[in-house]
Amino acid sequence: MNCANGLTVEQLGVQYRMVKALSDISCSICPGRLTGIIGPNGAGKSTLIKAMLGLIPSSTGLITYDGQPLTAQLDRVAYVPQRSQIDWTYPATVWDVIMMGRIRKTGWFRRYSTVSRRAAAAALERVDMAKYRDRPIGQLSGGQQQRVFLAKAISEEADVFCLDEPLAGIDKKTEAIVFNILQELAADGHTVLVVHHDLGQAITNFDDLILLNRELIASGTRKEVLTGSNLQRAFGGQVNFFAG
Ligand SMILES: Nc1ncnc2c1ncn2[C@@H]1O[C@H](COP(=O)(O)OP(=O)(O)OP(=O)(O)O)[C@@H](O)[C@H]1O
Repeated sequence: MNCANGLTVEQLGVQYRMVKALSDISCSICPGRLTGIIGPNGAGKSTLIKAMLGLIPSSTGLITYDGQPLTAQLDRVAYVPQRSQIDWTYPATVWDVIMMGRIRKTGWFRRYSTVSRRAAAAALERVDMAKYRDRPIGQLSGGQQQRVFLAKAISEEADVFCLDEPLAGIDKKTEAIVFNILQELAADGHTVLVVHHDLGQAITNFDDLILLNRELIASGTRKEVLTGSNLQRAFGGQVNFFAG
């Protein structure tokens, strides 16, 4: 798949000290589409997102967005890391977290503008978490915490959204809310890339998929990628997946 103004990954390779995590990954992620990264445990899904954003060094490759290197325009990207990478004991309220999403627009050590407060409040409303705004984040359920970080990403008013397993360990109601918002963001023309861990019915929410197992197995529309032979190559053995 090719798209003129989207994200393009060309021949990306990542090597941790002893582990070759990714080699020769080339794919495109198009605006206006909800794109999932799938693959078995240890396939390099998180590594792909982190390397794209320059959070870890890559040994080869070039990542561009809208024709320019992505790392030169990270102010256009909102990133939500895996929940295990967030310190949930940090003494911050829901509102504090959402307002952190406005720092790029406001600047450090400056007062938040009315525009910033409105954007943050709207983001919180959008994930249906307004009534929890003064609650410490450590006192929320897993699904509520994910919604807060999604709201923080929305408040950043980015063009590109990269979320690492935002649906891990959340209930069906929250999953529906989160997918709804991700689909709206895509429909608004944003580029939305999500690491996703299971092949159940929720996979049908994605328009496009990138299937990895340290190398690229397939990328394209959901139907193109979710074939028995692609999944066999990625996961090995017999794989149950939702083909709908
Ligand atoms: N900081 C690191 N140092 C060394 N090896 C690492 C590091 N981070 C990841 N790895 C290794 O790189 C490989 C890919 O890891 P990664 O976390 O990207 O996979 P993943 O597909 O996101 O896995 P999961 O589904 O289990 O979250 C794994 O073998 C992992 O052990």
